Amino acid sequence: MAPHTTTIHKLKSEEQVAIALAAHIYHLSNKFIAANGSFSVVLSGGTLIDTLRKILEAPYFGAIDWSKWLIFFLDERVVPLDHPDSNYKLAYDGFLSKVPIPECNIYPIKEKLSPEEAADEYEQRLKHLVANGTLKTSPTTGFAKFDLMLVGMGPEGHVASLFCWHFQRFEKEKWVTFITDSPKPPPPRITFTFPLINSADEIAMVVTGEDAADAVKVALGKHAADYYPLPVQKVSPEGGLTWFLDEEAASGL
Ligand SMILES: O=C1O[C@H](COP(=O)(O)O)[C@@H](O)[C@H](O)[C@H]1O
Repeated sequence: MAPHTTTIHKLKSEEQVAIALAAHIYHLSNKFIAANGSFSVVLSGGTLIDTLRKILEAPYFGAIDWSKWLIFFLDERVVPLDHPDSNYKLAYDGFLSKVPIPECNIYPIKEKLSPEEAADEYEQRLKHLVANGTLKTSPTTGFAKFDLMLVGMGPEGHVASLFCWHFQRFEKEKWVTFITDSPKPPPPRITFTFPLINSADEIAMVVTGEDAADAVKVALGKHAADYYPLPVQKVSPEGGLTWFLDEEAASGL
């Protein structure tokens, strides 16, 4: 497998990150829809959702073929979908309710399941979508191959719900796993695993704010290899990895 290409955009402000991210997503939406007839997008929760706001504006909003978008969730808190902690609710309120993506193209977790059941159910649904041709497969790994994952990062370097000192980050077989003791509340969550994340065509790492500066320095700084690997350091997609950093997040580089 050819190594991925990494691009780092260091931007002046969070506003500039939002503008650059919208242009990037628009470009990839056109590219993947032209190539495959659809655009599979995986959303993180957290601050990412607000940073998507520029894609809701001209020139992008009216120019995107939203009917071809498929939406998945990189990680999810095991709470009802209308709960304030739900990543689906965050994404719905801040983004999905404002764009004409058909409801049947949006894949939230199933409610009223245990974390383990919810992870298994989501994994089975992804496998079904691969089997019926809705999602591509990585010829290298056999895992689903999403077109674009939009990945945020916690200040201590976690991505999705894959945390330092938690074994889920080492999972090799499962596509989706669960955690019942997330150090960041709420404790019960499901999460994509690294083999699934890294089978993606494109990953955009969207990181803003000074809280993130230390972990960004570990991930991208010149002494990166000297540090114990943070979860974020395992992000390595088959295609392109593009970092969007504001001045504060990049201040340690
Ligand atoms: O708990 C979570 O945290 C991360 C990072 O969130 P942020 O607010 O620091 O941007 C997020 O990417 C993940 O989806 C979420 O469940």
